Amino acid sequence: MTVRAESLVHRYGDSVAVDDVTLEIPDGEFVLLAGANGSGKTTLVRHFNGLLEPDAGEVFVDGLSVPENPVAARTAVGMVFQDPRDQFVAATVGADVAFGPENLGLPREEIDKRVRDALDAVNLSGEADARVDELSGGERERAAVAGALAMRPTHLVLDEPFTGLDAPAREAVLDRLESLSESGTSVVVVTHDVRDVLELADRVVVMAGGSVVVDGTPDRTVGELAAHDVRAPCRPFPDR
Ligand SMILES: Nc1ncnc2c1ncn2[C@@H]1O[C@H](COP(=O)(O)OP(=O)(O)OP(=O)(O)O)[C@@H](O)[C@H]1O
Repeated sequence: MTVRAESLVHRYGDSVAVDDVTLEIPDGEFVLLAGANGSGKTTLVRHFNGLLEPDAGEVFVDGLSVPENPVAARTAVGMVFQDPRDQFVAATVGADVAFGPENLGLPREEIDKRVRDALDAVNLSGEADARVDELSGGERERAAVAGALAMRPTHLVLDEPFTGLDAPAREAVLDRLESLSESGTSVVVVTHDVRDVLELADRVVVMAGGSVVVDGTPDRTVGELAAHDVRAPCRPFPDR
């Protein structure tokens, strides 16, 4: 199954933020969605779980039209936003991560297991009782990732997930994303800096002015990234 945008257009007033984008992301693919500030990345991914409605074109998740099936889309597509403070709904990390699975009506045992696994995955296992408003920026980001993981989505979208993460935290999140994609979850990481993650990706999609201007494997696209204001590795990219 896939996430698919077909001739998608999104306008804010008179300005076009997503301009006729057609894109398909199969299960298990690890995609970097890159591009300069304002190129339309966030607007595009907000269509994947029905947070925005298309002005033209269509978006499908696992074959279902997103605007017609917003609840199914929100369950299938996990999102971690740029500023996770907006995303917390409970006072403590553990309660916040449990919130989504609780709303799915899962048994307590299953909820507790999901919370434990999700916190482990982002190196926050000791922080279940920590207050979300007392977390550092990096801990907040990881708690938000844990909240998305606990929903076991089939597609996961993370908007600039590495901002404020130190190297061990970034490694922990990256390892988890890699293993998720290997086990069939599609992972879309929105970023304008692909330096640390390029080699992990299956595919790099670059947006400029609302359009997709580059789409290919990391080794084929690395030479084109700088021209689109994407921070790319300066060392030669190894053969794959
Ligand atoms: N809520 C909004 N109202 C009006 N214009 C908006 C809104 N959100 C985004 N835009 C505009 O739409 C365009 C695309 O923005 P978007 O946030 O999708 O780009 P982005 O590539 O994610 O940028 P960044 O890397 O800065 O997050 C920009 O010109 C932006 O100013």
